[in-house]
Amino acid sequence: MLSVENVNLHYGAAQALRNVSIEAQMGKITCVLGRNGVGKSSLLRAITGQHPVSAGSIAFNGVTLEGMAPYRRAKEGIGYVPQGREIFPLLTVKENLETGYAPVKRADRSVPEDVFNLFPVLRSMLGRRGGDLSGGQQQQLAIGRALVTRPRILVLDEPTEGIQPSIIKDIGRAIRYLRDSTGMAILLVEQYLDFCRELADHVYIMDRGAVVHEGPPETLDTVEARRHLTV
Ligand SMILES: Nc1ncnc2c1ncn2[C@@H]1O[C@H](COP(=O)(O)OP(=O)(O)OP(=O)(O)O)[C@@H](O)[C@H]1O
Repeated sequence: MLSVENVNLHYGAAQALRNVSIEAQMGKITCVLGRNGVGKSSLLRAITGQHPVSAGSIAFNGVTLEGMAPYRRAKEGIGYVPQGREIFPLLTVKENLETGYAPVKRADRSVPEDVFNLFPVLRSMLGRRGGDLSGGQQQQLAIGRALVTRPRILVLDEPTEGIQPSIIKDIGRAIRYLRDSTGMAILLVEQYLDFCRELADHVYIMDRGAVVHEGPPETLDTVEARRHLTV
């Protein structure tokens, strides 16, 4: 399991995370909900090593992550699907997928069949440039690229942002399949309440850099939870 304990994160003098503690269990979907700017992406940057923490600890299956370079965390099994996808527009779909080979052993350097089973459009577009894909297809490519790294936890930053409903459904189905078939942990940050409610096994709500609510998805209907989610 991933365990984040009492983490603080600063950008210069501005504090983006305040004493944040969350857990993401293996074989479960954990969702962190919150409005724009509450610190969701900062939390994922702390977990993946994109930004250093100023206090607290982060461990994955007993291995301490804080202070470890991002590529080493990828080797430890942290797969990251960043906000905005960050695919390479001038590389082909195949080449984008192959950028995920870096942290894996030579023998494992292939695209898992699951990627094409979950997102068949990627197979049919292997020779196309990433930049020619629609936003939804790029999101599928970004998830596929993370799966190429053979993650034991998949960390996704707002995978539904700007995506059409039919592809949101495909992505939800893929996330559920990955949880059930591989037993990996899934950590998802989102603003889209219904998506989380349908998928999550456990939910956290963040507000102004702190966790303000925690519980099973059924608890999202409480007045307390709604107060932190409505704009
Ligand atoms: N590189 C940065 N330098 C300075 N401040 C930043 C930086 N990145 C984020 N922040 C600030 O930190 C706070 C948390 O931002 P963060 O991106 O983590 O929020 P978020 O919940 O992911 O929001 P969004 O949904 O818009 O991505 C915000 O006030 C933001 O302005």
